[in-house]
Amino acid sequence: MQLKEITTPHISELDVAKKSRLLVVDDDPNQLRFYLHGLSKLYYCQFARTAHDAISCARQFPQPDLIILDVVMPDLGGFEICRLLKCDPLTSNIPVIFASGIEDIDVKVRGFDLGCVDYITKPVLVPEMNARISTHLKLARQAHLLESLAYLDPLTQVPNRRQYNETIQREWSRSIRYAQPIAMILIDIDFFKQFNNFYGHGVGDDCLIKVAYHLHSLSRRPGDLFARIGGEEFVLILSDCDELGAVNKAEEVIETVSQLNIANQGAPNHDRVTVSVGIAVAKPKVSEEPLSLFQAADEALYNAKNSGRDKYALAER
Ligand SMILES: Nc1nc2c(ncn2[C@@H]2O[C@H](COP(=O)(O)OP(=O)(O)OP(=O)(O)O)[C@@H](O)[C@H]2O)c(=O)[nH]1
Repeated sequence: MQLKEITTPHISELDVAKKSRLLVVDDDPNQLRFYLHGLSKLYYCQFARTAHDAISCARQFPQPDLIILDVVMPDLGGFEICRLLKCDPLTSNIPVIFASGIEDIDVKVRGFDLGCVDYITKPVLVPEMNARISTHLKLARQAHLLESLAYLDPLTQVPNRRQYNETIQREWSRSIRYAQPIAMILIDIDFFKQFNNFYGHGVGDDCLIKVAYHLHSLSRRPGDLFARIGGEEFVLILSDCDELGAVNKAEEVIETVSQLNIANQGAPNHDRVTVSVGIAVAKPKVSEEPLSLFQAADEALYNAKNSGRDKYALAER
C-alpha cells in the first residue's frame, strides 16, 4: 500500500490552523486506517510507514505537535526512531506516545526511559486515545508557554538577559567555528531618570515598551538577538557582522528611536527621547570569552554618553 492512499479528508487552511498536527507512524495499513477514522476529525494527521519517512516528516515544517509511534517496525524499531528524535534538537520537544501490542512491563519502562510521554497498548480504543492525546497536547502547550515566559522580559515582552546569556555563548562559539566576525551593540536611553521624574514611572514603562518594540524589529537574521538586559539598557547581537554592518545598524537604532518622537521634557535640552549606542566587533578566538566583547561595547557606550549622547561610539580594537 502506498502512503498516498491514506490521506485525510479535505481540510481547509483554516482547519489546519485550528487543529493540532499528529504524525502517526505504523507499518500496518489496517492500523493506519483505524487511526485515520479515529483521529482525523479532531486532528490534522500525517502518516508514515517507515523510520525514514517518520523522521523526515517530524523534521519538516510545519512540524507535528505529537507523534504516535508503533514499537515493532520492519526497518528501525519504534524505540530507535524515538531515540533519534530525542537526540535531534529540532524534534526533541515533540511528545511521543508509543502504541503497541506488547504489554511487557520492561518494554513499557524502556519506552519511558527513551523519553516517550505515554504508552498505549493495542487494541486501542478511540475515546481513550483521544483523551490521552488531548492531555499530552495540553501539557506540551503549557510547557512551551512556561519556557517562553522564562526567556522573555515581562514588561516589554522582548528577550531577557537569560536569553541574551545563552545566545551570546552560542553565537560566540559559532563565530569561532566558522571564523566569522560578531558584533555587539549596547543601547541605553538618554536622560531616562529625568523622564521618569517628569512624567512618572508608568509613562516611563510605556516608553520602554515602545522603544523595545521598535528596536526588536531590527534584529532580522536568524543568529541575531535583541534583548533587554537592564532597566533602560538593551543589546543587539549581530552574527557574522563586520564593522560597517554594525555601524549601519547603530545608525538605524538611533534613527528608529528618534523617529518615535517621544517627548522628553525632563531632559536638559527638553527634546525627544534618544539613545546612546556602544559598538564592539570581534573575530572571536578560543582563548577569549564573550564578556570581552560586552566590556568593549560598554566602554564605547560610555564614550558615546560622554561625547553628548544621541550618538554611537565604536570600541577601539
Ligand atoms: N519606568 C521605568 N524606569 C526604569 C525601569 N528600569 C530602570 N528604570 C529607570 O531608568 C533610570 C536610569 O537612570 P540612569 O542610569 O541615571 O540613566 P539616565 O537618566 O538615562 O542617564 P544617562 O544614561 O546618562 O543618559 C532610573 O531612574 C531607573 O529608575 C523600568 O522598568 N521602568
